Amino acid sequence: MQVGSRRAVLNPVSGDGGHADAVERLLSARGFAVARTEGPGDALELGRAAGEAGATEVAVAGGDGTVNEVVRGLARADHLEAVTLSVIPVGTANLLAGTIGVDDRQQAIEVADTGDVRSIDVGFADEEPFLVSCIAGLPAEASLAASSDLKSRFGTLAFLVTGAQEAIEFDGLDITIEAVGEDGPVSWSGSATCLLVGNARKFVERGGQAAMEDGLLDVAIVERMPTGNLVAEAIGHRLLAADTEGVTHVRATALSVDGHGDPVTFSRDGEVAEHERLDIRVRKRTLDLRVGPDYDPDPR
Ligand SMILES: Nc1ncnc2c1ncn2[C@@H]1O[C@H](COP(=O)(O)OP(=O)(O)OP(=O)(O)O)[C@@H](O)[C@H]1O
Repeated sequence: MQVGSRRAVLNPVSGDGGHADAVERLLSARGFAVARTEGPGDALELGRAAGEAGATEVAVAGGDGTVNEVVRGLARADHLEAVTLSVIPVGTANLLAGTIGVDDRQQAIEVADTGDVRSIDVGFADEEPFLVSCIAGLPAEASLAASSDLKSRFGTLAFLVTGAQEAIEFDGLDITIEAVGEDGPVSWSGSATCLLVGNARKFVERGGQAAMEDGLLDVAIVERMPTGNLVAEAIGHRLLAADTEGVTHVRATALSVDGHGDPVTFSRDGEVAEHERLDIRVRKRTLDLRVGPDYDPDPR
């Protein structure tokens, strides 16, 4: 271990806060130089600075939003492929950490220090990286609508609550999708309730962790449906079956999404932005990530 090439980015207000001093102490004891964020965008700059300084290891103590910022910063410094990343889950939902078998803070510190390193795929939406998922449509609108107060009180449940509320007003995405599927090209055109593109997470079959080292994105396109439909409920519970009517499922290396001139709201690991057209692709085994003992390299 090279002390000095280990850096940590700590968001002191992720989740319910209160973790900062303890986590900083534990990371410092393992040779990480810890920097705290002071507001939105700081984690991106700290990630970029770590990349530009040539850090070999970067630990992120935060939620998915903080991880996303750090990964974007590392990408901007062109350092994604040269770093080993680890995650200390102190956020609200911690989807990435939960997906790679990192469950609690104490264990996460051990994993950040000496955990197994796997080289995982990284998704890119235009040039912006994502690790967990890039979604459009109802869930993205819902995450926009979930107030931070609601989110801090109910966590991911806020998604379900606001998702149900949004369903009343959401009138579908008019989109065309061209995907480079594992078995050939796939085209889809029509009105969709949502588009779910998973890298670390899959949305069909049993849900849960997707294969993160196969160079494929797990794409589910859900046709627009009347509100109150059971499928809408299933999306909320991430329980889509592979053969659910109205759901197109494809594993793809790339896809383009065209909103025919209308802006489409996308959520990249929780970071929300509008695009009239978006190109999504995956770069196989691009980022070294420390994973927990339950991480499954091939969950299919
Ligand atoms: N010192 C700070 N004060 C206020 N906000 C901050 C500070 N540092 C970072 N932020 C912002 O805090 C927000 C929430 O961060 P994060 O995603 O880590 O936590 P979370 O929302 O609790 O967890 P999750 O995304 O896993 O649900 C981010 O948008 C980030 O920009």
